Amino acid sequence: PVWLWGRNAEVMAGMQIERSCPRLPGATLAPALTCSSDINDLPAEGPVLLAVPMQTLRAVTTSFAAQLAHRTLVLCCKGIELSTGLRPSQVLAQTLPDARIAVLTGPSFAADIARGLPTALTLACADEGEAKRLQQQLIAPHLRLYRSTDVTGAELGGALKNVMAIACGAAIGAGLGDSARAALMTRGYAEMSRMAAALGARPETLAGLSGFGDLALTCTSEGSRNFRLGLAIGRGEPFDPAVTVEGAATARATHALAQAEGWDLPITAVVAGLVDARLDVKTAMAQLLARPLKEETP
Ligand SMILES: NC(=O)C1=CN([C@@H]2O[C@H](COP(=O)(O)OP(=O)(O)OC[C@H]3O[C@@H](n4cnc5c(N)ncnc54)[C@H](OP(=O)(O)O)[C@@H]3O)[C@@H](O)[C@H]2O)C=CC1
Ligand SMILES: O=C(CO)COP(=O)(O)O
Repeated sequence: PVWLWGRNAEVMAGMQIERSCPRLPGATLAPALTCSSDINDLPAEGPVLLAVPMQTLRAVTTSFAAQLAHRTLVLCCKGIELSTGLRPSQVLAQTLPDARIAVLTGPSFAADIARGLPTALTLACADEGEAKRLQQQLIAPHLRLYRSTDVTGAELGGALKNVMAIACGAAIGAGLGDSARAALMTRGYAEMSRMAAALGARPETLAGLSGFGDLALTCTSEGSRNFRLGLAIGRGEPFDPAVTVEGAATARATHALAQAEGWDLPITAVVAGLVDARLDVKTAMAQLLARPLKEETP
């Protein structure tokens, strides 16, 4: 049995009766799923998956501290908190210090999973025993999970690929071509790897599903909201501000961190400029191409 909480009572009651979800048109909810807007319906046992946008994680986990403390929490959000520069697990360490924390991340559009399409993800938890238990509990016939103990690497891959997806979308939207996108993906991956290494992540984590895998998906598919924001920027078109686009705040947060730490993250810097409309795509590309020549290193 799976229990799904959402804040909108009307929407959750409708989902429970209709067995469908407004955010996943065409998907039929499994009989084992119960939808509710009352957090006190949460069963006392079992892991809780937290799937809210990154910038709301602190408020949500603070509001429900009584119900979530001491539990196993699986973070599904991909981003960095703008006000603090913290990763999701670091926010939880502050709001719910007694919780056991895991991270579920990697290349997966919710719509694909809902349709039962094959998907492989990373399940990261510092406690390997807990990771093994969660791996067994969360797999499904079409969902394969790989285990990792590198929470930092898994979180950073998922957060930083969104920034690169905005860059790639902007390049495609501005008509700069697939070669430019390939360059941005490759040098974006180098940038992600540099930052992750500086923060203690293992290089092989970035090379896995949570880093390279999700970068490949998000930089090449219009199913990605981050890529679509980039497309809109590149085309000079408006974009609905109500859509969750994690890479925008993460670009700002990462750029601020890079400036404070003296890290060289040129693509992140131009994406921060693009989302804040301080830069246009032509100037951003000119800035990247005019950088001093160097050896090709990560
Ligand atoms: N969608 C996807 O394919 C994937 C998403 N993710 C990650 O999951 C996270 C969530 O994304 P996604 O579900 O797509 O985002 P959506 O914007 O589609 O949905 C966000 C959900 O969070 C709820 N929510 C927002 N703010 C609050 C709040 N303050 N308190 C309680 N509930 C809140 C919304 O409620 P309401 O409906 O009432 O607004 C909504 O149900 C992101 O970090 C994203 O990167 C990761 C992999 C795939
Ligand atoms: O993280 C995702 C795919 O793995 C979802 O991407 P978007 O948030 O860009 O839609």
